[in-house]
Amino acid sequence: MLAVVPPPVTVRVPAKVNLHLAVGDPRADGYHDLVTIFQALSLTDEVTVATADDPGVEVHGEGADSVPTGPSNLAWRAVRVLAEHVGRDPDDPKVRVVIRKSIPVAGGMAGGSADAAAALVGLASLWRLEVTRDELADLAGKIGADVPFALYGGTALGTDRGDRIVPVLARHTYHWVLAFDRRGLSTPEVFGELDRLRADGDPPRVGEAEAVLEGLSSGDPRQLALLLGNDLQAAAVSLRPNLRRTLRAGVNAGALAGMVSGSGPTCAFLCTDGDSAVRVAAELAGAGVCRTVRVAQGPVHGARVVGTEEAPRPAPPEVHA
Ligand SMILES: C[C@](O)(CO)[C@H](O)COP(=O)(O)OP(=O)(O)OC[C@H]1O[C@@H](n2ccc(N)nc2=O)[C@H](O)[C@@H]1O
Ligand SMILES: Nc1ncnc2c1ncn2[C@@H]1O[C@H](COP(=O)(O)OP(=O)(O)OP(=O)(O)O)[C@@H](O)[C@H]1O
Repeated sequence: MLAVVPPPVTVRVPAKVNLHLAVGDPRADGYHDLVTIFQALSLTDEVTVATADDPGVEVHGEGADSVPTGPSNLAWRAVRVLAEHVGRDPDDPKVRVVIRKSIPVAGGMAGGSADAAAALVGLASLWRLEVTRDELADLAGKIGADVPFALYGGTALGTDRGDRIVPVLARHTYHWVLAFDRRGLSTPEVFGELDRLRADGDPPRVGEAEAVLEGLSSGDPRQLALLLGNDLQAAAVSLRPNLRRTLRAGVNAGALAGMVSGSGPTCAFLCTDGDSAVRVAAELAGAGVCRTVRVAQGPVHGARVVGTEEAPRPAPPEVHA
């Protein structure tokens, strides 16, 4: 009898921005304790997993040339971790992974982590596994600190390495403009630069996460804008001084506030509403301070199967600088 090959599964997964990112001292394991508030944005990658005799990874779209297709690809690491967990051979998982990227590579928006989370959700469906999202989140934390959040999406508090996730209620939709830089930044280098800045002086630290949580519950973007903060911003700007100009240009264009997203170099600008975001995006693109400008909304849900039949969605609006 012929074995039935299950159809490929496609998962859509969001980028993140950190509304609040408080970084503690370096730990013995090379990580830093974090208190962070994530928000998932409507800038998404799509990852398709399929049963195949020629296993491997293909990458298309935004920054595809700089994404490894070998064992260091984070989606492939997810395949291996899940295969091992369910007793399949991680060296021969008989899976092909196709990644269509819109999230900037090494941009501080957790694009690689998103692809790993998508691969976990896609394979759980392809292999018809009885696993809960919390079980997947435990596996996700083994792949990288940002991977668990991409499973949940929404708005959430992250503690420990940023991988312990508690959802936060945020019903209001926020409108963002994202400015992609010409080159990426390495996350460990940015954490290292913060340690160096702190050894030399005392760069300002963000306040308490509670104020941001209250700001979120108000639903007023003007109030939230006053509370956004990122301890890694000083380090990212120190490594990439041109970001100062980008941040200034976004605020001059009418954004309520601008910040470096995570470890950078992408800058995220919070706007009053959707119309304002489109105006800010157009003006920022004209200022010539960055490579590409996009608008996005948040929060959106985490990694989700979009099925096998659905036609490809048009990419979110893009304005070339
Ligand atoms: C900056 C953030 O994007 C904020 O959400 C994350 O903290 C980064 O998470 P990530 O890229 O998934 O990080 P991982 O791939 O797990 O770790 C890469 C490197 O970043 C540094 N790292 C990451 C997370 C953390 N809490 N402390 C760290 O010091 C470490 O040098 C680590 O070796
Ligand atoms: N699927 C993937 N997509 C993008 N980068 C990947 C992927 N797999 C591995 N990488 C490698 O990981 C590095 C970091 O990529 P990523 O796009 O996740 O950075 P990031 O958004 O700054 O991450 P974070 O915000 O989680 O710190 C890249 O330079 C790339 O070499």
